Amino acid sequence: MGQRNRHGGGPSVIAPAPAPARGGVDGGILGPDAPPPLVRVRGLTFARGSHLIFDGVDLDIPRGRVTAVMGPSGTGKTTLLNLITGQLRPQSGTIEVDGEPVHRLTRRDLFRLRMRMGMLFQTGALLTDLSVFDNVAYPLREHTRLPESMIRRLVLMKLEAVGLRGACDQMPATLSGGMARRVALARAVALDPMMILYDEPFSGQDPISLGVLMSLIRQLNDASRMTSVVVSHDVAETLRIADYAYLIANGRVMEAGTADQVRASRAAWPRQFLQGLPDGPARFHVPAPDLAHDILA
Ligand SMILES: Nc1ncnc2c1ncn2[C@@H]1O[C@H](COP(=O)(O)OP(=O)(O)OP(=O)(O)O)[C@@H](O)[C@H]1O
Repeated sequence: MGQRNRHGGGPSVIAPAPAPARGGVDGGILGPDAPPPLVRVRGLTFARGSHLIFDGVDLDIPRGRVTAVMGPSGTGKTTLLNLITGQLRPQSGTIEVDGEPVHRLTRRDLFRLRMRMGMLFQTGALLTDLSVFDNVAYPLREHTRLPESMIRRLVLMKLEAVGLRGACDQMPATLSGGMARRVALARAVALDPMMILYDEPFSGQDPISLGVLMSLIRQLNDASRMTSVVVSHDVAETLRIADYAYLIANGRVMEAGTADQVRASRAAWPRQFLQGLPDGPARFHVPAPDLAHDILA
């Protein structure tokens, strides 16, 4: 696909085709003896109008592990999460979650599957009229018929896990940004999901809050044997807690493998992205005629 600009009319800073990614095709980043992945994406193509966002992407999310999905802004990371949860449907290709073809499920089956996925978005999106306790209790009250005494125990356990049992009576407006995100995390795991999808969980956090969130994501994943997908720009932090990582750009997987393999990648585009270099395969200068030609014209 080379130099084509996939962002329909945007600046042509798209990289030339790099070396093929290590994973993402026919079995993806997992070895042949590994258990089937929880999420298996094959040949995913998705466009918005003339803007091709995914161009035949293959990708596996291993069970019980933390997988990072990283890439430049606007590359389609949030779109990928929306495709995995069935909020968007691909133009072609398949997306299976726990063996179920998300893109072909009925509304009812999709709803049932989504109940097994927790989501944490950048904003946290707490319900401002409800206390911390009631925010975490909300999915339990909406989606289960558990007695209130059981709900109370579960909520307090989830809040304890994120260190905020002592804040259960506070209202969201009284919380710091980091605390609000931890409450949202407790709410996201209230129904003990098989998988949790994090969209930019660290954005706007101070270093302490970021460190707390990082270790919570790892701890919750390991303690509950969940599967976690972390979409983030925070490369170093995210790679530190991830078992596996994908770098996506230009409609496809640029690099994939264990976090260590991705970190050690020698390919030009991953190196530029991971090291935050201003120039490289993704060019700083939008292609233009020679400067002297323009100035003297
Ligand atoms: N509802 C929409 N309608 C049209 N285009 C959209 C819509 N939502 C997203 N896009 C476009 O799709 C592309 C991918 O968006 P997406 O939000 O998935 O990227 P991202 O990698 O998550 O970006 P960021 O890192 O900035 O959050 C972007 O070019 C965006 O402008």
